[in-house]
Amino acid sequence: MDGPDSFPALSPKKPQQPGHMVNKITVVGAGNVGATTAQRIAEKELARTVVMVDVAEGIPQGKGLDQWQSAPIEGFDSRVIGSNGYDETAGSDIVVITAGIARKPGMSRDDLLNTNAGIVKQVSEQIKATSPNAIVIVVSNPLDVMCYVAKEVTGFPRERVIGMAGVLDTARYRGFLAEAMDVSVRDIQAMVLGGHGDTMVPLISYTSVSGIPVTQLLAKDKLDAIVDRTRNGGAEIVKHLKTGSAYYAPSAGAVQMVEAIVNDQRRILPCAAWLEGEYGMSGLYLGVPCKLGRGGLLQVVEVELTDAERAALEQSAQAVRDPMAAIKL
Ligand SMILES: NC(=O)c1ccc[n+]([C@@H]2O[C@H](COP(=O)([O-])OP(=O)(O)OC[C@H]3O[C@@H](n4cnc5c(N)ncnc54)[C@H](O)[C@@H]3O)[C@@H](O)[C@H]2O)c1
Ligand SMILES: O=C(O)C[C@H](O)C(=O)O
Repeated sequence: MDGPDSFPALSPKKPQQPGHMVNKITVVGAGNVGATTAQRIAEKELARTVVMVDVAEGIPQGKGLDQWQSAPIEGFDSRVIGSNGYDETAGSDIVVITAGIARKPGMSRDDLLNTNAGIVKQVSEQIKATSPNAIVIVVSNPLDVMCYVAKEVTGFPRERVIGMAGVLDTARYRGFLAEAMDVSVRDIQAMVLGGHGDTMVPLISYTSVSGIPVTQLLAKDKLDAIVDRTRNGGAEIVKHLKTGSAYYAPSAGAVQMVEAIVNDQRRILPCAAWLEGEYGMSGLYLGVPCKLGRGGLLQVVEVELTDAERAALEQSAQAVRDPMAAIKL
C-alpha cells in the first residue's frame, strides 16, 4: 500500500552495540581532540556518563549539551556533560587527557613542552584527588614526556598511565600502504614503535598484507617514502590546517584504547608505556606493543628487532630522554 501508513515505525538508527560500559569516563580538554573523543565514546556507549572538562568557560557545557542532543538521533544512551571543574568527574573509571596547546606550522611537538607540562601537571593533580583509581590515557604533546608528567604527578602505577600515539602513527602508516597497493586498510597489519616524533620507528619487518610480507608487494623506494611520510604525518596535517593539528584520527586512536580496556579485549596495540627493562630500557615512556584490557596495561610485549630497528628505537628513546630531562615538576 502506498502513502505514509506504509512507512515502517521509526527506530533507533543503530542497534545496541554488544559490549560493556563503565560508569564514568572523563575527557579533559574539550577542544578538537577532546570533544571528538567524547563524542566517539558516547556513540560507542562505552560509559554511562561521559564528562568533558575544560578551563574555557561554557565550552565543555555547550559541547556536552550539543553532543547529548545527538543521542536521540544516533541512538545512544551515554549521557554527555561538560564542566569547568572536577566535582562531576569524581570516581571516573578512565580519564583521557587532551588538555594543552597544539603546534602550528614550523613548530615541533617539543616546542609545546613547558606550556603543556604545566597544564598536564595541574590536570593530573586534579585526577589524583578526584579519581584515584582511574586509568589515565594521555594524548597531550609532546606525548611521551606528558605521560611521564602524568605518571609522576598522579603516582599511579604504569598499568594505569598509558599514552596514545602509536595507534595513530600506525593508522597513518597502514592508510598510506593501503593506498599505495590499492588494498583494504583492514588487510594491513603493522606496528609503529618509538617516541611520537620524527624518530618514530615503523617496523617494516612486521608489516604484512593478509600475512604476506609487505616487501614482496611494494618496491623499496615506495616503502621508504611511506615510512618517511608516516614520520611526518602529524606535520603534514598541521601544514594543511595552519591553526591546530589532527583530531579525527587521534580521537579514533584514543577511543580504540578506551574500548580495548572497557571491553577487556586484550588487544595488542602500540602505546606509550613506562619501560621497566623491556627492550633493554628503563625509566622512560616509549611506544611499544602493549596488551590492553581491564586494568589498563596488562603486558608490554617484547618482539625481536633487526639491528637497524633496535638502533632506531634507541635513537628514538634518546629523543624522548632529552626533553624529559629538561622539565622540572
Ligand atoms: N598523541 C597524539 O597523537 C596527539 C594527536 C593530536 C593532538 N595531540 C595533542 O593533544 C593536545 C590537544 O589538541 P587539540 O587539537 O584538542 O587542541 P585544542 O586547542 O583544540 O584543545 C585543547 C583544549 O585544552 C584546553 N585546556 C588548556 N588548559 C587546560 C587545563 N588546564 N585544563 C583543562 N583544559 C585545558 C583548552 O581550553 C582547549 O579547549 C595538543 O597538545 C596536541 O598536540 C596529540
Ligand atoms: O602533529 C601534531 O602536533 C599532533 C599529533 O601529534 C599528530 O601526530 O597529529
